[in-house]
Amino acid sequence: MNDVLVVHGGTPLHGKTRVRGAKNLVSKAMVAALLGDSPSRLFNVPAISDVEIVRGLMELHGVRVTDGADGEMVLDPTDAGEADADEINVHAGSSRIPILLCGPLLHRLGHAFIPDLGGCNIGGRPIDFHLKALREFGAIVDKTASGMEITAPNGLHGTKLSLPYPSVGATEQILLTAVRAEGVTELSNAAIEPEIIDLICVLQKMGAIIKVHTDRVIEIEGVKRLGGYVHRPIPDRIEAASWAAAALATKGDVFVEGARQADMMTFLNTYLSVGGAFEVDDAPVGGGIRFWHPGGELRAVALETDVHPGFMTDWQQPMVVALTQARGLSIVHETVYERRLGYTKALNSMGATIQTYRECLGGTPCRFGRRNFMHSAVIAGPSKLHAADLVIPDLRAGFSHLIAALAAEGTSRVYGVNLINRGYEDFENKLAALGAHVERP
Ligand SMILES: CC(=O)N[C@H]1[C@@H](OP(=O)(O)OP(=O)(O)OC[C@H]2O[C@@H](n3ccc(=O)[nH]c3=O)[C@H](O)[C@@H]2O)O[C@H](CO)[C@@H](O)[C@@H]1O
Ligand SMILES: C=C(OP(=O)(O)O)C(=O)O
Repeated sequence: MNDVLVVHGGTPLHGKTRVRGAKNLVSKAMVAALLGDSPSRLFNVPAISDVEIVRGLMELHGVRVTDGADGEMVLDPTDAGEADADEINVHAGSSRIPILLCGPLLHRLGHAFIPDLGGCNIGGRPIDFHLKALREFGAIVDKTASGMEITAPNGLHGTKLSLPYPSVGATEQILLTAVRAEGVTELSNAAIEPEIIDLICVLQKMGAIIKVHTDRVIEIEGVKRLGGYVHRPIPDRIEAASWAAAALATKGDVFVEGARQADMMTFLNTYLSVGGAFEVDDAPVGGGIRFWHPGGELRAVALETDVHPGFMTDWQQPMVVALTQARGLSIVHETVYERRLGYTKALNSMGATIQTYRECLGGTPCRFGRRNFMHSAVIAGPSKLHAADLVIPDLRAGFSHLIAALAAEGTSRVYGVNLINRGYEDFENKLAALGAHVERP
């Protein structure tokens, strides 16, 4: 299948779309199923390629995965066992999820083979916190030519841990390992993103004992066995924010069914400050959030990405496209990933005026200050965007390129669009249903 989308810009997005279970929860809940001794059931699973990759990994480990109607997925780990390293390596470089298999596989099989990781190229993305924590639980990590071999000859034991930074992945690693380790684990400086809290809900349904204390402290009491779970994941707040930004940048009006206010409060504050409008429909079925451009000029803002409850880094790229349409100078300080502003060059090629800086602009000094990372941006607007040929560098930048092409005058060609399937279900049909003129050449 070709990997190019032709986008005829200039038409506001109008209508209704929907988001399903969050990519960043569903993939982890699928891994958690491997900890149970009976089947688990997930609802509202999105048809995205990251889910397919995790499904492939689970199946290679003997988990039977079956689909029901409308996104239902059952994962039966009864016959889980060894997987062939060569087969696992087919998934090398495809996602970040394999690293989270360490705890479940160590508990189940006594060892784990983890292929090289993938995920978006938006910074170095080291896994030093994961490996340090695993070693403190008692695991032995050996790097091999094609990945990592991890064993735990003396079992896994609860421990006292503190993360240097509240990493989402490392917190999940520790949760998925501690729930069946012997004794108590106390984790300080944990990430507390809504997807983490939802993973804790999944694990609690399986029989885990996890206490979330104040000040980012999580305490886990290891248990001897876990069962399956039945779970309806939290909605994808990143996809919801992406559609919201698209509505604003194209001067449109989009109702995002499934979007939930509680997970998006920080985003909604910024949306209002910029001059966007939203309306929450709390109905348990068919509810969501309507996002629209109310007319008039958008206003420049200063924003800083941060861990929860801050402005999420994955919201940054779509929002910057909307900020190219705001009057004045907006400042964006990216504090989570050191290289997440490279995509702004493509926006400049379309007529935007965005300058990137090494300095920490607009707020708190972060880990990346004075380290030569272009991690702050000043966006001067409003800019009239024009069509261009664009190459997608990563998932969220990819969706941002699409938004920019939709907001621009003329016809753009966007290369590498299949990458967007990692996190946006059926995005071409969703765009078309909102009135966008997109086609495969
Ligand atoms: C699949 C998934 O859920 N991905 C999300 C997850 O990524 P992911 O779990 O990879 O992100 P982390 O929270 O771990 O990374 C945050 C920061 O910590 C650093 N770090 C992390 C681990 C480590 O061992 N050492 C280290 O230095 C990273 O380089 C980065 O600068 O959380 C991010 C932050 O909300 C989101 O952008 C991603 O969409
Ligand atoms: C950075 C992201 O994902 P991943 O961690 O899977 O690369 C993202 O979803 O924007």
